[in-house]
Amino acid sequence: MGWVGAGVAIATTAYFFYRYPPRSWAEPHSLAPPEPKPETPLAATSDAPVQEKHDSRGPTPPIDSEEDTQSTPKASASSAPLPVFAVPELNLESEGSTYQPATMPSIPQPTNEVNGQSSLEDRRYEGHTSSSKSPSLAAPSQPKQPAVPRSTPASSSSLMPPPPAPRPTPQPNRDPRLQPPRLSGSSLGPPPSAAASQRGAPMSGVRQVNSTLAPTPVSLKKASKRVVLEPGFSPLDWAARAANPNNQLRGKDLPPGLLRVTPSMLRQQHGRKGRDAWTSYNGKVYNISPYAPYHPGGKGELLRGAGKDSGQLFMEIHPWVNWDGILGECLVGILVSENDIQTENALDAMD
Ligand code: HEM
Repeated sequence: MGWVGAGVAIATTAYFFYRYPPRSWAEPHSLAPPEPKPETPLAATSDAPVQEKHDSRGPTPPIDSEEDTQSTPKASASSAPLPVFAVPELNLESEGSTYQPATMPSIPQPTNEVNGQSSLEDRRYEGHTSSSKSPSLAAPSQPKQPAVPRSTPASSSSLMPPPPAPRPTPQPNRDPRLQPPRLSGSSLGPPPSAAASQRGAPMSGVRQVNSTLAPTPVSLKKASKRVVLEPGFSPLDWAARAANPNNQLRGKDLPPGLLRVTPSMLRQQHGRKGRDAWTSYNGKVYNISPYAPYHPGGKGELLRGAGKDSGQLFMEIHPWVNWDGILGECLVGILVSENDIQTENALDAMD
């Protein structure tokens, strides 16, 4: 009977406390689920959703601990850059897949970021102003979404820069690197072009070489005018013949000493009909017939000046040739005017 009475008394007291519980008991009962919130306003709001989210998933306790440790600095200094960097890395690891950031980053992340930030800011503001009871109950369900987007945007932002950065850098680097070898190859091209220029064909690619080679073809043209001399008529043979005074290079049947030759007399020595060819140069008259077979430019070229002055032709073709040195022994006389001859004849008649 005593045990029955004690049980009835306990049941009565229990029913009394259940029916009329003290006010202090009622608060903890409603706050029991969100225990961490009453500690701090901002940190508790941000941490609470993450914990609940992972708790709902339930499989990864270590990740929750890491997020909590990192999320606390991030929540404390949300504007500071350091917490932002820490959060993205952990979230990527927590998600455990690199495919999500690569595919999801651009579109869903910015939307989540805005939503998450706004929701978090609103909740924080509520936490500061309003009491911890009602906001704490509403917060847990919503913060789960913002917590994930925050981590993903930060991670995506950190991941996004790398892809664009490598894209521009490799392209310009690769292009210039590939171009120099091409230029070097093109630079290797000139040798063949130079060979082509040596062949004499004017190429548009090698203008400088052509310009430099331009004079050479002119000289070749002059050389082309050179004739093949008969054996025994080389310049050395002429020098040997000119050195012998007995050869009478001035001409046969001429009086000793220099003659006074008028232009009319000169014209009569044209080199045809058995007559020697005379020409004048710098006021002196030369018999060029003995030199004709020795002339490198040919007999015909030399006789172009027969019976007249050859100074202009000579200077146009080979001004460097020593005329007197070659035809010194062929000197006939000096060129005088017709009036001078008439006065001399008149003076001779007076005598
Ligand atoms: C009407 C007068 C003359 C004409 C048209 C004439 C024309 C030529 C021509 C076309 C050549 C070949 C061109 C060349 O080798 O580059 C030549 C070469 C030559 N002529 Fe004449 N010539 C004339 C008078 C003379 C006279 C009077 C002499 C001697 C005093 C002379 C001595 C030479 C010599 C030495 C060469 C060789 C030049 C060389 O190898 O560079 N020429 N001449």
